[in-house]
Amino acid sequence: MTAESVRTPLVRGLPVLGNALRMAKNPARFFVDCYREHGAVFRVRMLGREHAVLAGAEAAEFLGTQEGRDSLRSKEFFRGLVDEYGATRTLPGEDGASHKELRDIMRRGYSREAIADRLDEVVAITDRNIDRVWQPGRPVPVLRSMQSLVTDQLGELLTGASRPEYVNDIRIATMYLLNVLVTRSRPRVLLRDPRYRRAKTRVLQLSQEMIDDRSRAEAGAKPAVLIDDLMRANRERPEAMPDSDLMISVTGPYVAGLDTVANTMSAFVYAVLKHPDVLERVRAEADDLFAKGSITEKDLRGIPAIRGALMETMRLYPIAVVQMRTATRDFAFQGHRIAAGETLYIGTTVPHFLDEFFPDPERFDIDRYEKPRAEHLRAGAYSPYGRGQHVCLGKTLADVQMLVTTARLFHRLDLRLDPPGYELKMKTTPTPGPSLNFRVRVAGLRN
Ligand code: HEM
Repeated sequence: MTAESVRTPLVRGLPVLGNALRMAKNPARFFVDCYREHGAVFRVRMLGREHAVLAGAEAAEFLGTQEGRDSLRSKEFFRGLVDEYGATRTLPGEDGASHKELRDIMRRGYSREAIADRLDEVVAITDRNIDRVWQPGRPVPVLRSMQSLVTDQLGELLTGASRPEYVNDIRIATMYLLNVLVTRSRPRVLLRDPRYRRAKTRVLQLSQEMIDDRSRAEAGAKPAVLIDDLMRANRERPEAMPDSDLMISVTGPYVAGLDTVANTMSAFVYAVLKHPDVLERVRAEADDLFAKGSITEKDLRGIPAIRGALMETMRLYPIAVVQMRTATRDFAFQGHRIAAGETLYIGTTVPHFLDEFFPDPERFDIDRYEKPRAEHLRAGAYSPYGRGQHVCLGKTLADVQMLVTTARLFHRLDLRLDPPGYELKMKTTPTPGPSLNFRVRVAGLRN
C-alpha cells in the first residue's frame, strides 16, 4: 500500500454542524473517542469546514521533529488576531526564523527568572486575595476568584504593576479573540458586539498605560523583565518590535496566562477536595512548606504530593487539548496524505487518557510521576504545555506560580465543596475548564 493510498476516515457528524457539538461538549473526550474508533489520523468537520486530525503520542512527537517543523505552521490561526490589533506579528502566530527572533526577545521575561526570586511576593499576593475574597463562611466562586488572583500575580511579576480593574476587560477580549479569530468556533459578526468593542478599547488602554508607567518608572522600581525587554527591543530594534507589536505583546502574559492558570488551579481545587486522601497529603506538605516562613525555589522540589496533584490535574483537565496548525506542504503521516493548505488539529493530549500510557487513566493518582513509575516520561505521553517550537514559553513560570499558590490556599484555608457532593461541570470556551458556577465554602482558616 503506498502512502497516498490510505483512506483517512471522516468522523460521522451532523449536517452543517458536523462534529462541532460533540467537540464543544467535551473536546478532550471527543478526540480520545475518535482516536479509539479511527486510529491516529482522521478528519472532522466543524461548521462546514473540514480539518485533519493527527492524534496520539507519535503526533505529539511529530511536532518536535524537523519534518514537523517544516510541514506545519501556526500563522493562519493567528492572522485574524494580528490584523484586529493592527500589528505585524505575534509570537504564537510566527514560525521559523521570525518566530525564533520574537521568542528570543521574550525568553528571559517569561522564564523562571521572572518568578524564582519572588516567591514571597507570590505568597503575599495570594494572601491579599485570600483576605479579600476567600472569607470563612462565604461561598467562593472559584474560577472568577482565581482569575482575579492570577491577573494580580502576572501583572506584578511580569509588568511591574497589578491592574485588577482590567480583569474583566482582558477576560472578555480574550474570549472573543480566541473564539472568533483563533479557533473560529464563533461567527465574525460577534466582533461588532459592544461588549467586545468596549473590552478591546480598554485592553488597548491598558497596554498604553503599562508602557507609559514603565517609561516613567524610577530606578529601584520593582523588576519587570518582560516589559523592560520588550520596550528595549522597541527602542533598539524597532524593525523587530514596532510600536504596533509592542502594544499587543505587553498584554501577552494576560492573554496566555489568565485563563490557562486560572482554569488549572480551579480544577486542582476540585480534584484535591474530591479525594480526601490527596487533600490530607497536600495539606501536610503545604504546612511543612510554609513552616519556616520564607520559601525558595529549592523548597518546591520537596512537595511531591502537590506537584503530583498539579500534574495529574493538567493530565485530566488539559487547557490546550489540541494544537492548531496549517500544512505548509504535502506530507504523509502514518501513511495518510495531508495536502498543503489543510488545517490540522494535533491531538497532543490524547495519550493522557490512554491506558497504555497512564494505567487506569480516569483515576486521579498523584503518584504516577515519581520514579520508578514516571509514567509521563514515555515518548509523547504527556503534553499539557504543547510540543515543538511553540511549546509554552511560560511553562516553568506557570508551574512555580501554580505550586506556590495552590500550596498557600490549602495551607491557609479549610475548603469544602459546596454542595459537599458536587460533581464538576466544565465550560469549554474560550478554553476548557471548570464552569463558572463551581463554588467552594471556606469552612475556616487553618493558618
Ligand atoms: C496552566 C498553565 C498553562 C498552560 C496549560 C499553557 C499551555 C500552552 C500551550 C499548549 C501553548 C502552545 C500553543 C500552541 O502550540 O499552539 C502555550 C504557548 C504559550 N504560553 Fe502557555 N500555558 C500556560 C501558562 C502560561 C503562562 C502563565 C504564560 C505567561 C505568563 C504562558 C505563556 C505562553 C506563551 C508566550 C506561549 C506562546 C509560545 C510560542 O508561540 O512560542 N503560558 N501555552
